[in-house]
This record gives sequence, structure tokens and C-alpha cells, in this order.
Amino acid sequence: METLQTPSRFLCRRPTEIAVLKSFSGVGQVGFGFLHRNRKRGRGIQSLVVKRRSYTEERNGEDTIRNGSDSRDKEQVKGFLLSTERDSSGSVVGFQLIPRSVTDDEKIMETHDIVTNGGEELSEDIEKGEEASTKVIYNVVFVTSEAAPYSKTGGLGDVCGSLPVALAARGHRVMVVSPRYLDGGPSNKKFANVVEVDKQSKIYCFGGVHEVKFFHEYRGGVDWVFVDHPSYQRPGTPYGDTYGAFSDNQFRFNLLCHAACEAPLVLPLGGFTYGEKCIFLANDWHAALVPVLLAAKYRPYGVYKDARSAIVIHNLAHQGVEPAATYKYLGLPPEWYRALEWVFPTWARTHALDTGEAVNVLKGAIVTADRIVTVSQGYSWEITTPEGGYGLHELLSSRKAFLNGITNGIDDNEWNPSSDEQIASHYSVRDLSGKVECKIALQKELGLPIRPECPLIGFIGRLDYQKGVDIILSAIPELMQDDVQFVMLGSGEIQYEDWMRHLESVYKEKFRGWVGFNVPISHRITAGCDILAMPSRFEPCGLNQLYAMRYGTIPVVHSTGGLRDTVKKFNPYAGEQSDEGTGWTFSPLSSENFLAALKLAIGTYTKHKSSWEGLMKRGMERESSWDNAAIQYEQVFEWAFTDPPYAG
Ligand SMILES: Nc1ncnc2c1ncn2[C@@H]1O[C@H](COP(=O)(O)OP(=O)(O)O[C@H]2O[C@H](CO)[C@@H](O)[C@H](O)[C@H]2O)[C@@H](O)[C@H]1O
Repeated sequence: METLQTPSRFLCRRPTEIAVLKSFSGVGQVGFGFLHRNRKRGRGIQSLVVKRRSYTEERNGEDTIRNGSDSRDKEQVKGFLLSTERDSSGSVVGFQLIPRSVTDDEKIMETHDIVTNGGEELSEDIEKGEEASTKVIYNVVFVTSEAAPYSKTGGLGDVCGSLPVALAARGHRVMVVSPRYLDGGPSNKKFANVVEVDKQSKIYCFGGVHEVKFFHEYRGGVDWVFVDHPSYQRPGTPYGDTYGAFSDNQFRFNLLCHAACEAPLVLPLGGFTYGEKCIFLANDWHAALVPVLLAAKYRPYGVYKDARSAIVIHNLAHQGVEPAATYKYLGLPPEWYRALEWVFPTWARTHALDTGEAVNVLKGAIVTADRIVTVSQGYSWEITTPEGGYGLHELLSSRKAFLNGITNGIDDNEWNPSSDEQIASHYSVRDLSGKVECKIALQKELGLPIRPECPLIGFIGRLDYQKGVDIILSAIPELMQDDVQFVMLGSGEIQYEDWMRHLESVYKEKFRGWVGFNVPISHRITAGCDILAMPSRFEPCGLNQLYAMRYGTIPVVHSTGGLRDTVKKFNPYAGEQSDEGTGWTFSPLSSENFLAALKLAIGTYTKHKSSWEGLMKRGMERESSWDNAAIQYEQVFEWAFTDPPYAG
């Protein structure tokens, strides 16, 4: 696995590049513009008729194209940065907009589209020998089954709600494609600002033609695109209802993948399509058909020749495995069956006639994607082992050279104790006094005895095997012997929900279980607790421990995946010069080890106040910005475009 590094800026010394930069570098622009292209192939730059439009204006509904003589227009020119497009002979046939620079002093251009032919026409302003640092700008298309705040059932929603914004802030043109879920309840309001785009697509799959519509909202510098189809309009979560997972999920997400591949080609967002030169980020199995479609459906016909794809694995335990007979419904050519082919081992077959044959969409993406990303480095190694690979470890090991781990970040606008609107009192690393007020408010809200001195432990997450809920529940009877309070927020397996209700009735003064999915409460638990418990069996990254540290709440975690990478074990004997840590880690996973780690944390909280404060402050000051992760994604994009695309 390659190690990710912040990419070095490219130095461009070539006269033509400098000319482009000088002509169009943006200073103090509010928005950025697009070029209206009138291509005349093979006739060079002078044959181009270039009209400009203000992106900002268009967003505001003024869809006017003004000519270059307008004085306001000239100002907008400063907001444009250009790269060239060439035809197969290498002639410059057009230009691509590159959004304005990330910072005013940073110049941008697309280095793999350096002007090599006909560049003289643009070289009037050349200052020979001048150096300009450059940055590669990409068209990025996220495909995801959830994106906060529109839809969220877990960490996938968080990541696909935040990372696109961070990439857009770094100058990339970013689109997120996700379903428009309408459950008929209050959450329909989350889509209140989206507007229908006057484009439909016909998708051929599952034995018929399915018309999808697209809705759009431009927010945070990102084009949020929502695929509309009747199958996304029903009560429940994006994946199921009280009766379990929806039986047509394979169809619903197949449709999403097909529609997402069409979106950059057909949607004139801000007046202009993204075009074929994109990097698709397909998130988890729901979007995993995208790399396969690029390779099997588009590239053989010359479409998306210059596109690249990455499969981003947030959770390898879910792979989109369905009976082999469903392959013919996916809208893929028959000869691509091998890419998705999956045969269960003999022990996993259900009866004597079961041949174990299936299709596995995530496997298809791992085979065909240009890059594979997981959400922490630790997890990127774990999935290449038999223990963590869920049957895909050999395939993933064979693609190690294309596999990277990038640790998730935190959305500082949403998770910040000094500005969080959901919590009772604000606080920061400089003034921690508000934290105890959050604790008191939480105890009051939960109906627990108001005891600021009593250690308050929290858990937030899906109630399932992955999150180690069984470990918590088996540790509770012994833990409740101590002077502690415990609050659990989660929903999932019915047995665990019932168990939480039962514990609440047994330990009335000490335990609270909140069954359900409630984002404001999750903020208040994160702020009000002293300790956050995460005994996850495996954890690709984990976000709650990151949020906890940001809020001065000390994580006690199983040393696995992203938890191992992000929580540094407290070392009370570390000298001032060395890192004393940000929490407690334990391994191997057992309720005894979990209890032992918790008791160390409780002991430190009650007896060593200054050590505790040090733990809080180190966690709060820890670097966990999305910008840092976005820089590493840029590195992956660069590598993806360095290699030719997957061709089968
Ligand atoms: N009942 C509830 N009420 C309100 N909010 C709740 C909630 N239950 C969970 N949440 C919230 O949902 C998110 C869950 O984040 P996790 O990192 O635990 O993700 P999850 O396991 O879903 O996702 C997978 O993807 C993410 C993102 O890559 C990885 O971090 C993770 O390891 C991997 O398993 C957090 O924002 C949490 O606060």
C-alpha cells in the first residue's frame, strides 16, 4: 500500500502555462465562470468563439450570456482559470473551466492538460522564467446512498455530506448523486430547496425501461443531485422499514448507479455539463456498480475514456450479494459476468443443491475501479487479511498497489463545542467551564440524578454486532456496581433495543437507553458525557470517537481499524516531551478488557483531575479537519489519472 502524502505543488515553468495563469488568475472573486464553447475542431485557438457567463449569476437565476465587451464581464474574467482540451491529433479544440483558485495567491491549472499545441496565441503575457505553483483541478462525482443533511443513517451520510464540500472548497467541481428519498414524513422537508432539472434519463435494466428524473441544489460549492424514482418514495429509512430491508434494494441502487453515470453527461448544472472527464467516487456497495458500468457499458463505445473511478469502502461487511440469476437484470453485457461472479464456499451453502453461485457488486468494483480507498489506514490493511476481508482479502491483496487508507475528518461547522446549537452551553479548549453545564443539562434531560462529579459514560451507534453492543451489555452488571452513570443512544437489532429498555428499568438511577435515531441528542451526549465507549468488533474509521475527542469526551475503544489509528492510549508516565495520549485502547476484545479499560478511565477521572484535563485538551486540539483528508483524496485522484483506466 502506498503511503499518502500531501501532494507537492507542481512547478510550472512553461511559458504557455504561465500565460494561461496570468490571463485568468482570480483575485477576490465572488463566484466563478464557465466558458461557453463553440468548437471548431482542428482550427486552433483563434477559431474559438468564447463567451463567458457568471456562475454566480446563473445560480441566482439570471441565465444571460454577455459578450466580452461588458465591463462587468471583464471583472468576471479574473475568476476564470482555463485548461485546454485537445482532439485525438493533439490540437487544442476547446477549454475547460477551472474554478477559481483556492487561495488568492495560489494559481491553478490542470497540469495534465498543459498547452502543447497552438499555445502561442495565449502567450502574450509571458514573463519568462517566472515560476508559478499549480494545482490540478478535477471534476469529482460522488455516488452514494446517503448524504447528510438530506439523508443519514450513519457515518456514510456524514462523510458524503462533508467531504464533497471540503473538495469544492479546494477548487474542484464537485457533484454528489444520491436518491431523493421521500418517506412522507417530516424528513421530506430536507429536500425542500431542491429543484427539478429539465432532463430525464431512461435506464434499461430489470427487464424494462425506467425513467428517472433529477433534482438539484447548489449548496456549499457542491452540486447536490438527487435521482427521483417512485422506488425511493416510501416510508422507512433509505434501506428498509420495520419489516426489514426492502426486497428491491438491488433494483433501487442499480438504478442509482446507472443514473449517476448519466448525470455528468446530461445535466447542464449551472449551464454546463461535467462532461466525460470525471473521477467517480463510488461509496460502498450501493454505488459499486459505477466502476463496472464505466468499464462495461460506456468505455467500449468511446464514452468516459478519460474518466477514472475509485471505490470508497466504508464497510466491507456489506457487499451487495444477490443470486447469480439476477445478473441479467443489472443492465450489463453478458460477457462481464466474471467481474461480479461470486461463489460461496461449501460451508456457506444452504442445501445440497446449492451451487453457491452469486453476484457480488462490491467485488465487481474492486476488480474494475482504478483506485480503492478505505476510511483509515489501519482498515486498509485489515481488509487484506482473512479476519477482516470478508472473503475479499485475496482479491484486495492482489490490488494492494491501488489501495489506500484516508482517515475521515470532522465537519467543524456541525461538530464544534464552541458553536454547536444543539448543546446547552458552549466551551472550548481555552475555557472548559461549559462542559459541566452540558453534563448537568444532559442528566436533567435524561432524568438521571444531577451529579456533576459522577463519571458519565456514553455510547452512540447502531445496535449491532459490529459495534460490540453485546460486549457493553455483558459488562453492564459489573459496571453498575461502581459510582457511574451510563447512557446509550441507538437503534438496530430488536433484542438489543429490548435489552436497553430492560436495563433502564433495573438501574433506574444509573442507566438510560434511548432507542431511536436522534441527531440533536447525539450532540448532547457527546458534549455531556465524560467518557465515550466504543468496543466495536471492527471499525473502518469511526466518527464518534473523533467527535468525542473534539468535545473533550475521552474515548475508550477497542484497538481496531480507525479506532486504533485515531485514539492514542493514555500513558500517565510519559514525560512532558512525549505524547501522553487521548484515551484508552484495549485488545483483544472482551468484556473483561473493556471493563478494565473503563475502570482505568473512571479512576483517572475521579482521582487525577489534572491528567484528565490534559487528556481532554489533547483530544480537543487534535487535527481532524476534512481539509487534511481532502488533500489526500487529491493525491489519489492524481494517481488515478497517472495510470490508464481499467479496460477489462
Ligand atoms: N441513534 C443514533 N442517533 C443519532 N445519530 C446516530 C445514531 N447512531 C449513529 N449515529 C451517528 O451516525 C454516525 C455513525 O458513524 P460511524 O462512524 O459509527 O459509522 P457507521 O458504522 O454508520 O459507518 C461506516 O462508515 C463510517 C464513515 O466512513 C465509518 O467511520 C465507520 O467506521 C463505518 O462503520 C455518527 O455521526 C453518529 O453520531
